[in-house]
Order: sequence, then C-alpha cells, then structure tokens
Amino acid sequence: MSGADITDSDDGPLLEARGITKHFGTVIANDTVDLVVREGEIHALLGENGAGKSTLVKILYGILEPNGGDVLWRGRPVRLRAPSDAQALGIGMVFQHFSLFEALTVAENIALALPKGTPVRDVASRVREISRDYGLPLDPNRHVYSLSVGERQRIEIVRCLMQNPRLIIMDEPTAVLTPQEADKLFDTLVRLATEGCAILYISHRLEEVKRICSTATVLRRGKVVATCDPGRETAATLARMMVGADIAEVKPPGKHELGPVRLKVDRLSSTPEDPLGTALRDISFEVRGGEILGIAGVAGNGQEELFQALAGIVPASRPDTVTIDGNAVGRADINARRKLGAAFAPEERIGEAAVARFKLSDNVLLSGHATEHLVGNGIINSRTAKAYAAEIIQRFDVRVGSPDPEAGSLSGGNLQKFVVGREMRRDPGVFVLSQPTWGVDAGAAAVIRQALIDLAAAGSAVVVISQDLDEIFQIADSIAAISHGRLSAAHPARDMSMEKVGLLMGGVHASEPTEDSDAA
Ligand SMILES: Nc1ncnc2c1ncn2[C@@H]1O[C@H](COP(=O)(O)OP(=O)(O)OP(=O)(O)O)[C@@H](O)[C@H]1O
Repeated sequence: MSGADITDSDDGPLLEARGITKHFGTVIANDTVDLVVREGEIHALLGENGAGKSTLVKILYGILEPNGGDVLWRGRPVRLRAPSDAQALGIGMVFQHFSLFEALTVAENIALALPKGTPVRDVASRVREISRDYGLPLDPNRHVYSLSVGERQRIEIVRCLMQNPRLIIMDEPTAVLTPQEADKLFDTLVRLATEGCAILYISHRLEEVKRICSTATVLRRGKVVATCDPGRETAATLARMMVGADIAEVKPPGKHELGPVRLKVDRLSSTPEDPLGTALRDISFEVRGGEILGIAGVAGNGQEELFQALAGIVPASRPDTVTIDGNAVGRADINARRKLGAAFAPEERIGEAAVARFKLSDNVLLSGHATEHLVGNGIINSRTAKAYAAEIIQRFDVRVGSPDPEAGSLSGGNLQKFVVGREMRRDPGVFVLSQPTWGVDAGAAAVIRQALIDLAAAGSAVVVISQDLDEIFQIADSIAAISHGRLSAAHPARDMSMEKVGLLMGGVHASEPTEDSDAA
C-alpha cells in the first residue's frame, strides 16, 4: 500500500456512523451512536465492559446489522450485510482470537483469505514485502503451530494489509503481546496512520491509548458520552469518562507475615497430549498463605498446561507433584482439589469456565456442585444457585440485561467478572487464576485485583498467571516467569523490574540445565 493512492475525500470523513442503534432483546447495546473516523487517525473506542464497543465494530464490519442508524463511507450511505461488503470498501479487522490453521504455513493461511486460485508462492512474496515494509517480521514458510502469539497476530495484520485497507479495526490487540512486541505494533500502526490509513482501536489499556491515539470516542451504557484527544487527558480522567465516577485505587499489599506453605509443586514435568502443546519441564515452586505469586510469560509457553496440572484437569504422574495444604493431590481430579478449598479460574471463559447456553445460576453449579450444598440427594437447589449468582452479580458489578441471563449474552469482560467472582465467593484457601483481568475494564480490573489482595491478606495462597506485567507488579508479592515450559525461580516483587521480568519471559532462564524427573 502506498500513501499516494489515498486521497482525501471532499465528500465527507472516511467513515461516519450516525445514530446507530442495536438491541438484543431488552438490552440496548448501542443507543443512537455517532462516530466519525478520519483518514490517518488512530481513533480509540473506549468504554467499560458491556458499553457496546464490540457491538459497534461488528456493525461496522458487517457482522451485525443495526436496528437503526446509518453508516456512511466517504459521505455516502452504505449497507454492510457481511464482512465481504466491509472488505470491498477497504475495512479490515484484526480479531482478538485468531482464526488460523495450526498445521498450515503462514502463506497458506493468508492464501485462504484471498480470492480462490491465488498461488501460495505469490502470497509468500507479498508477505515478505509487507513484512519488510511495515517492520512485521514474518517468515511465510513457517508453520503456524511453531509461532508465538505475537507472530500469529502479525499474520492477521499482514492478511489485513494485503487487502489494502483504508480502515483497520483492532479489538484489544496488545492483550496478548509482550511489552517489546506491543512497541513494535505501535510503530507499525503509526506508520500506517502516516500513510493515511485510519485505525479504530479498542483497548482497556489507557496508557497505550494516550500514547498512540489522536482521538477517542467514549461509550457508556451504549451511548457516546465524550469525544476527546486522549493525549490531553490522564488515564484517570479517561477512566472517569468511561465509568462516570472515579475508579478506586488498588491498595498494594502492605507488609504482612506469610503463613505456612499452602500450595507446593515439586518437579512437575509433562508431555502434552496435544502435539502442538508445550511440555512442562521440572517446575517447582511454593506459595504460602498470605502470598500472591505472579507468573509472567508470553502466551503459549506452557501457561495452559501449568494451569491444567494445578487444577487437576490433567493429572501429574506422582501424587506429591502437587500438594494443597499438605495433601498430595497430583493424581486427584479438580473436584477433589476443590473439596480441599482450592479454586481455579481458567483463561477461556466460554467452554472451560462457563457454558454459554447455561444461565448464570446454572454456571454457579459448574464449579460449586462439589462443595456448596447446591446438590442434595441428586436434586439441584436452584434457589440457592440463583441467590449465589445474584450475590456475585452485585459484588462484582456484573452488568446483565435480566436477573439470570445466559452466560453467552454477557460481554466478554462481564463474563470474566462473573467467573472470577464465582470462585472468589467460596473464599478459597488456594486460588489459581489464568489471565484474571483479560478484557476487563480498568474499574472492574481494580475490583478484581483488590479482591485478590484482600483474599491473600486473609491467609489464602494465590497464583496469578498473567501476561499483563502491570497487573503482576500491582498485586504480586513474588514473581516468576514461564518460558518454553520452564519456570524461573520466584523472586520478591520488590527485587524485580519490568526489564528483568521481560528477560525472563524471553527465556534467559530456560536454557539452564534441569533434570526432567517427572516426565509422564
Ligand atoms: N448476542 C448477544 N445477546 C444478548 N446480549 C448481547 C449480545 N451481544 C452483546 N450483548 C449485550 O450488549 C451489551 C454490549 O456488549 P458489547 O459486547 O458490545 O460490550 P463491550 O463494550 O464490547 O464489552 P467488553 O469490553 O466487555 O468486551 C452488553 O450488555 C451485552 O451483554
């Protein structure tokens, strides 16, 4: 793409949404929303969870049809019935969850998105060109399974760029990236913007919005409540626009005595069932009562496998590989571990943590049935389950359209609040969470982080597996990093810096020799 072929239109802004309204049953997800996106601007779309951001961009990309309002492209009304209509205009979208085939190469994956019959060889040379021009290093012949999450995202971006877009929509693109990868992405976006391409950018990370976006439209409960230049705001003023009130500051864990070891992992190694998974190699650590251990790492380095081993979803080879409050549970399943007072909140909300077609009260049963008297004599106590769901909704400010909706109708961040809240209400003695605030807005993230700090202060042992280093530094007492299935030693958070953790995430410890003593 060259800057020369992008001409400013006298007809109107690149994209304009006028009075867009979208209902889901009784929920008004977008309420007469106006939005103007101009050529060459990086435009943030901000709002707390459930504010209507995803709904709006799905309408602009032709995935959803609005109930009312108009979309104008260069001043002319357009109807977007499918993504192909949006693409034909020059609108591209980079999704948060990538739809790539692991067993195919980069070039083969991209060819699938192009008109039939485009030779893979031609695609490969275009990929090389684009990746060189935009500073997006990508080898077209590599297989997707061998790539990091950052590299996978680059495929989506290159795929998008091959269609010569005038507007790129990005939904939380940095949530899965290391700080270094995020910096590279920002360079690319700024470069694209200089060439006239517009970017509509959804992010809950307000500091990065301040850094790269020149305009922001703020949504609250489906309505536009502000447009501003984020560079002239502080993260706090932006958050206030989103929420309509000040956000509570997370109070860092004060000095406190640690209790006895509550979770112990001893020489955990594993061979993944999934050939594309990561083998865990000789992982050992301890977490005491009162302690939050933050495990940093780029996705795909064994986090999922570690979570599954801790939760008992995949049993270890020896009972004493995992010990909870002195009980050797390495071979025990998740319910046996829950009965010992442990709780687990996985990264995947739909499928693993919650069932989309179940009501929230039924989702309470999913993890609570083993421990909470929700099932007696084979009969489900649905009244109690409903009361628990209502309690979680209230405490974690889960935004719902009706008192007990299906999990699948919640926005991503609201479902995450529900899942974390469901486990938290059981006051677990050992609590393991993966990406606890992924996709959660600043206000709700503060509530979740504070709740974890308070839980630890009351004597629980907490493990937070997270790619968000700000989060780890905000809440953890000690920090380790996982890379290529190996876990570094844990260090007190006060002795760590972003750079040190970044290096560990990059695997400086992974080449240290260790004995694989527990390979299953
Ligand atoms: N398919 C659906 N069925 C019912 N309600 C829905 C559906 N999709 C979205 N909603 C509701 O519409 C509202 C807006 O949701 P949307 O996903 O657009 O919010 P968001 O701003 O993108 O939130 P998040 O930051 O959590 O992703 C929410 O109340 C949500 O529950």
